[in-house]
Amino acid sequence: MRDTVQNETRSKSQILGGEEQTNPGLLISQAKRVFLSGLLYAAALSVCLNLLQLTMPLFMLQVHDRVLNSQSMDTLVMLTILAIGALVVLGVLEFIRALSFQVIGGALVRRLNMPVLAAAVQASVDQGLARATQSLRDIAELRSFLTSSAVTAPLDAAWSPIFLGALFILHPLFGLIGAVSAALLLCGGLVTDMLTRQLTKEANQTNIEAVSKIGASLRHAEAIEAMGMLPALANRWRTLQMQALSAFETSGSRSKAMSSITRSLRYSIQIVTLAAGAFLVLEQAITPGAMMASSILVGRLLIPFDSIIDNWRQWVLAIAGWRRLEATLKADLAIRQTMPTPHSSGDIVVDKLVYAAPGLDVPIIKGISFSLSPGEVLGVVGPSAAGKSTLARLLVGILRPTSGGVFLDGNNTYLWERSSFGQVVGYLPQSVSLLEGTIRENIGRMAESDPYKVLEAARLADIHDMIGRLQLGYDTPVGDGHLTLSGGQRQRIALARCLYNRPRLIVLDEPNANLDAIGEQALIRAIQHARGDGAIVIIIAHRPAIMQVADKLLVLENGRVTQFGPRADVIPATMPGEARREVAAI
Ligand SMILES: Nc1ncnc2c1ncn2[C@@H]1O[C@H](COP(=O)(O)OP(=O)(O)OP(=O)(O)O)[C@@H](O)[C@H]1O
Repeated sequence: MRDTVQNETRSKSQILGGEEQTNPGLLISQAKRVFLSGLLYAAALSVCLNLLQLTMPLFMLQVHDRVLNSQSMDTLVMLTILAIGALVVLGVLEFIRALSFQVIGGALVRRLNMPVLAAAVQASVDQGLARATQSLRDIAELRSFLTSSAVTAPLDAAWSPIFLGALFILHPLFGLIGAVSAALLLCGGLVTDMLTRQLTKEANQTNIEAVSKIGASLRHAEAIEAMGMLPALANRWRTLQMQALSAFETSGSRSKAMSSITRSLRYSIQIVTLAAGAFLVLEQAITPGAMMASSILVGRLLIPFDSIIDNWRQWVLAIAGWRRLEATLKADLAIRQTMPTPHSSGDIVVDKLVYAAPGLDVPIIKGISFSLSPGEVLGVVGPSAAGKSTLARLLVGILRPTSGGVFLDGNNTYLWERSSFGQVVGYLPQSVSLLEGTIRENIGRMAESDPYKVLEAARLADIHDMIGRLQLGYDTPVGDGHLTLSGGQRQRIALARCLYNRPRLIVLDEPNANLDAIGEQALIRAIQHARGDGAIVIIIAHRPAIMQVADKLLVLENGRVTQFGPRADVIPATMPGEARREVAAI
């Protein structure tokens, strides 16, 4: 049953493993459960940790008030052993708490890595690279947040009443000093936040924009160098940087001023506590031990309030990052089948295919239907912006059809589980992109490849000899950072990658754009071989020479098929516009 994509049940990508790992809803709720159970566990540990923090003040109190008065060495030894024991337990529990979040962070990242990567690839196809890289950054930041002290800070802050209570027990004046001090530090944090938040946000945003704009431009370094665009580029960079820098400087100086004030305030609080303690001792309201203990207790009470705003900001950023990840996972995952589709050769049927880019009302592809049988070669021609590359992307299931669909041997190419689809399909995109790796890895599609199949694909693309002449042969590194190969050589390696494992459906988008006459002849031989092998080959090309190998031609104009049929019939037919000139040249 060939139904439209909208009517298909949402399903999941198999590369991600079992059901619980592939259903985004399930995955997200599992991740939340893992985090919340970790938080509960840490909260339980925090009770013990904060109670154990009372060791020092209690020890002080006992040594001053009991040991010094009684002069009992036994009591001193006992107290010392007990205090050291409690502090060792404290250290162990702190380590366990920190480790538990590290384990949770690792587990979450391991579980989310593949689904997020798959979703990021999908997001990159639909919405550009920025969204995809943001998702990968978010997952790295989530992990670093989970291993930071900010994650447990609210748990410690929640137990600060323990210290406040202890201060009140020692003397109500200490309790009052503690409460007022905590409130003052909290106000200081809020004021700092008010003075710097907007500026820091703007500065960060401007900085991210500047880096991504200039970073994207740097990919075209050759054009920049050749056409002397560096000064203009530097000017843009400077302007963007200046905006970010001035905002950073203002917010930086404000927060430094506030942190100096807060530091002085903290020291003053310690002095006030000691002074109040001394006063109470003179008044014989408390013992000297209580004075020492109160000073330690006030210091401990204020620790969470000191960095409360910083920690709160980190929580806000982590929650925002998590929400973005959730949106990416929900939007982009779970749209493929999980069951690998067994390979079998059959017709390709394009059925009332319509595609409108996200956010656009006017479709780029406007109801295309045609079919091809194994062993047929189709040439797609048409003027620029007719929708040829968009059609190619729809054929190989990169883009989601708005309605209608593409079916290979009855299976929807968009919903097809990707790993098994990759074994049936070869695609050469218009802009050739080799991945970071060696020639062997690229031809073998970056997996553990069969060396015989790599050789076979290289021979079919007629590049085996060329590779043999390279110093490192098949181990030559390629990718965006390497300029070892010419445009034509790169295109032919990409062709070999496309032909790897003898795919049943081959889609070539401008495969001869960078080829010389010899390269073009090799390409024609490769296409003929694939046809002889029973593959369906679809070629999109402006240069007409390659079309001599086509059995059928399809003329695309403004997203519609204006001609489709055997090459011999289509060429002499009357065709309007630019397409006539292109086909007439064949
Ligand atoms: N994601 C998108 N969002 C908006 N418009 C798009 C998108 N993708 C393609 N288009 C538009 O669709 C039209 C067809 O583009 P396409 O790349 O398919 O044309 P083409 O026939 O391959 O052109 P050429 O022969 O110049 O490569 C163009 O006007 C293009 O701007």
